[in-house]
Amino acid sequence: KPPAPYPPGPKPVPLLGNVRDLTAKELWLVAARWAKEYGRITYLHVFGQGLVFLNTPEATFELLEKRGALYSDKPKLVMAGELCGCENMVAFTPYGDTSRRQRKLMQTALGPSSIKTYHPLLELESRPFLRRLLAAPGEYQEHIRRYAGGLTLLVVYGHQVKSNDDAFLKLAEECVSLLSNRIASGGGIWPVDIFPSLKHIPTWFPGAGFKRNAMVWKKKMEEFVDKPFEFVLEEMKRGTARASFVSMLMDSDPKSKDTAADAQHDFDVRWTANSMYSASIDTTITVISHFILAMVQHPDVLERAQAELDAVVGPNRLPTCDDREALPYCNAIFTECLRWGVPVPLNLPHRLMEDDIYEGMYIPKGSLVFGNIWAILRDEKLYPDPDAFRPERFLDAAVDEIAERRRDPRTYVFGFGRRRCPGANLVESSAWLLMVSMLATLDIGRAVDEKGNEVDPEVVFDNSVFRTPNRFKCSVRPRSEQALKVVMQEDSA
Ligand code: HEM
Repeated sequence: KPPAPYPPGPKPVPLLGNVRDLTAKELWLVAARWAKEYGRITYLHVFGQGLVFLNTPEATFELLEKRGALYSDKPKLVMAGELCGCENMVAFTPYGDTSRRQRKLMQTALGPSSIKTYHPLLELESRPFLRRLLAAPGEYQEHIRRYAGGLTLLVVYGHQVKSNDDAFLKLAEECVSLLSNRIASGGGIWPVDIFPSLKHIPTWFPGAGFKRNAMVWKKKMEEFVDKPFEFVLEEMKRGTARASFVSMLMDSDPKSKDTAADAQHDFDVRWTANSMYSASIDTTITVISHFILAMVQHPDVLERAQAELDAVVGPNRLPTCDDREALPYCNAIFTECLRWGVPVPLNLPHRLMEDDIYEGMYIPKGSLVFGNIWAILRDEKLYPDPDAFRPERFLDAAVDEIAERRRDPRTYVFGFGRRRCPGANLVESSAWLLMVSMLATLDIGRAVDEKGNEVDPEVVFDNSVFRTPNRFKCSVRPRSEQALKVVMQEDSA
């Protein structure tokens, strides 16, 4: 008998639980309806597995942050983790020594002071991105993918991508696609995760296709983890390695390579580096796609931002990270893109490590706990007219620091507590810079059909974890002759 009532939620059926209440796509829309009906917390179960949705800032702070020691574990996914070999990726590691070591390494590389050292690299990548976008605007998602991938390879491994045929870029793209579209599609839950004994069936057995696939995918994922890492070690031996996350951390103790501690360090750096790559691609594509969509739908916002950039930056150069303070309206657009876009609407699940009681309600050990970021960022009390894209809402200062933290979408969009996204500072510079570089030089608007009529973008979301709009039609042109000149300048390419 539970020690207190479970939190409220839709009524389960015997044995199956709430399996019929869940949807494979846009589950956040359903979860937002539950939030309206049941309040700050919703509880469901599927075959006895508890699922908890935290629907208010207070509930997420209390459980995922204040009680972080209990709420920072990750579900053990047999298919993605054990069979496909992803168990050491940061987002999958159980809470404990390994995850603490991994996060410490990332804090060193991605903390606010380190990010400043990457600014020149970011600035170097903006111009080639703009050129590729102008050459083929319809393929904007591929250009963002290439930008985010190239940037991460540079920052993490010191490897500069020179063409789309780059071997590391291709390997990384293949593996990130494998991870998001096959291994972790549908939230990464496979029948073998619900019935772990299925992992023992022989590979030749009918229905064991998942095991045969897993063997192939695991090999590919291992290649993805090892190859770029070995490349940096080789470059370091030759004395030609560029400064990067891996070279910096592998250089710190080059002597005693055979000790257990060094082997551990090597392992941690190898997997952490790879996790940073995997985690940065879909998220960046999502945020920048929302920005483009917002500009297509709101020409008045684009115009106002361009006027601000003209006054501060002028027509003869691209904006840099140093311009940020002087661009309040552009900054408000960026903040509103994070809020309106909600890139990861239900966060990534945390696993509760012990039974817990929250405001008189019982949450059983092992429950998967979702921060309902979507419901929070669409809450009309926090953000009046929440579906509208309105950067102005962030122009006035909030009444005090607590209110500021509560309304800043960054408090939610990067997740919570001890698993909060370690890439948040990098995104703050890289995605911001890409956005203002586009605003400064491009006119982004509705596409025109064969008859010369403007067409509205068709907005479809069909991913289960990220809220990435499917590719939509838009038009991207240089703002002026001078803007084109700035984009085509050779020196920084
Ligand atoms: C706009 C872009 C991004 C968004 C919205 C985003 C959002 C998130 C969210 C919601 C989580 C889950 C946090 C939780 O479980 O509470 C996460 C985890 C993570 N993110 Fe990001 N992220 C972005 C970009 C990046 C980048 C650029 C990197 C690396 C350079 C990165 C690295 C990671 C890693 C390694 C984790 C796993 C952390 C852990 O489980 O301990 N992310 N991110």
